[in-house]
Amino acid sequence: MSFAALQLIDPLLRTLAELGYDDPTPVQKQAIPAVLAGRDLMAAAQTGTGKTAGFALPLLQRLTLAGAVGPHGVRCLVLVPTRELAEQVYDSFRRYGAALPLRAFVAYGGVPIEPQVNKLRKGLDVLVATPGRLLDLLRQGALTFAQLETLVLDEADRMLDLGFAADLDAVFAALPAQRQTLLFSATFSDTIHAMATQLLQDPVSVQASPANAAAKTVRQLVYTTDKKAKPELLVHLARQQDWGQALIFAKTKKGVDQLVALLQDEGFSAEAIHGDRPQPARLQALNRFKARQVQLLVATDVAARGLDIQALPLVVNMDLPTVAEDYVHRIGRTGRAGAAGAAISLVAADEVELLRAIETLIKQVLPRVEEPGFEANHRVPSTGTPPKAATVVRPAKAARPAVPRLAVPKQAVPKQAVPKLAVPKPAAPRPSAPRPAGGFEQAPLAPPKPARKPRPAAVPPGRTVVATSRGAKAAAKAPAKAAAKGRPKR
Ligand SMILES: Nc1ncnc2c1ncn2[C@@H]1O[C@H](COP(=O)(O)OP(=O)(O)OP(=O)(O)O)[C@@H](O)[C@H]1O
Repeated sequence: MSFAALQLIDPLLRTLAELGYDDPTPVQKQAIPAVLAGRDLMAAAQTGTGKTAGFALPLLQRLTLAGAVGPHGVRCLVLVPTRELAEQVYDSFRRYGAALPLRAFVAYGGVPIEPQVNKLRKGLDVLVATPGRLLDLLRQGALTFAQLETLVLDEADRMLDLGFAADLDAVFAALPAQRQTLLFSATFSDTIHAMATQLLQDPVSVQASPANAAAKTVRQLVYTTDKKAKPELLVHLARQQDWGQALIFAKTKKGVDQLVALLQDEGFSAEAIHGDRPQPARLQALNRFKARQVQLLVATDVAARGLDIQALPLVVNMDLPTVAEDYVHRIGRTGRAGAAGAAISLVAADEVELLRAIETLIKQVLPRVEEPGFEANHRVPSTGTPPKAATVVRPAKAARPAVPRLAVPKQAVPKQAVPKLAVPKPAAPRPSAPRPAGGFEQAPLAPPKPARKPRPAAVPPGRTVVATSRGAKAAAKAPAKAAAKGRPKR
């Protein structure tokens, strides 16, 4: 089935052709007709399968074909849990709607509110927002929902996890009862099912792949080790397996900062994303990573949802997430749009229950392996019978190969950003559609800065270093350098 067969209008078809989208994905095939028909929708599909276009394309078409917006009005509201995802979803609307005369904008916290208030004066066809800032704008009288036609909740369960429930309720209370409501996610918790029952009217249910399933394109592997050995094991694997770019998740903001300090000290180009970093710095780190000017991006779960980093070959879980669903979203940053990806989790004995919860959710026992020299003294208890396909039969210690057991798909990283690693050529970027004058507003994205040499690590003064031996020594040197540089703490 083609996009034309889904009854999309010519400007959208032309843009899709320019973007190189030949055929709709399964979730798009099911969602687009339902959204065009004005139905409410609850859609579950694996990470990286094109859910954004599944709602953006038909909504752009509906907004173009009927209606107009008045001052302070918003016709379509898209709520997302994080600021980075807000930017990305807005960018998708801009790209898909490049040939359409619609007004769109994005609003989130951590940046001045005034420009957002100004943007809302003339009204918007599409507003992508995070719940907290949206509520601030609403309370200031910067916008009205009298003209609202459609509400989209992207990654709604994450918004509830982040404690936005009260904000969401306040937003829902301000919306017209007569509207279209769409709910999209790769995972659906019980709470979200309950919320859907209240919010959706006679919804179409789209299940393009099993809910809560990890993307099939991602090969997964667990390295069992001791907690204190994790930082050193990570550095060892990055070198030995010659990682290209990797997105590394750690549980806490402090853990993220410590790991970045260690990696930078070890000569890697690494940056951090977490909730305590100023928003412009967060966006800049992400944009530099997307532009392949940074090799390793270390993040809390703020980066787990929705982020689309082209051809990212590897996700690493330094710590397992406490919410099992987040594992599915984290590893879904790789293996997107049919590409191959790999996910490595470093697991210590005290994480066995988290591992069990993840394996129960994804209905899969993850293959395990131990790296010579990093074997766990505190054994990680078994969580079940490993599946047949798992290549975890360990050869005798002396005979163990030094090569990785999980092939990480190769990907390009610019030479100057990664002094110590092999550097293949950068892949060609995906074409983007032209943006005619009078079309969508430009996103307030900071332009990516040129690559620079890895700088000395910045570490909060007085921090505890978890690393051992070489890593610990390196990290222990960091506070003095950080103080000298005067970089913000987090
Ligand atoms: N029909 C298509 N043909 C080719 N590429 C597509 C198509 N639809 C979407 N894509 C691309 O696939 C990638 C993943 O899309 P998207 O970010 O919407 O996935 P998602 O399902 O929302 O993922 P997540 O659950 O992680 O949020 C994007 O890079 C997008 O440009």
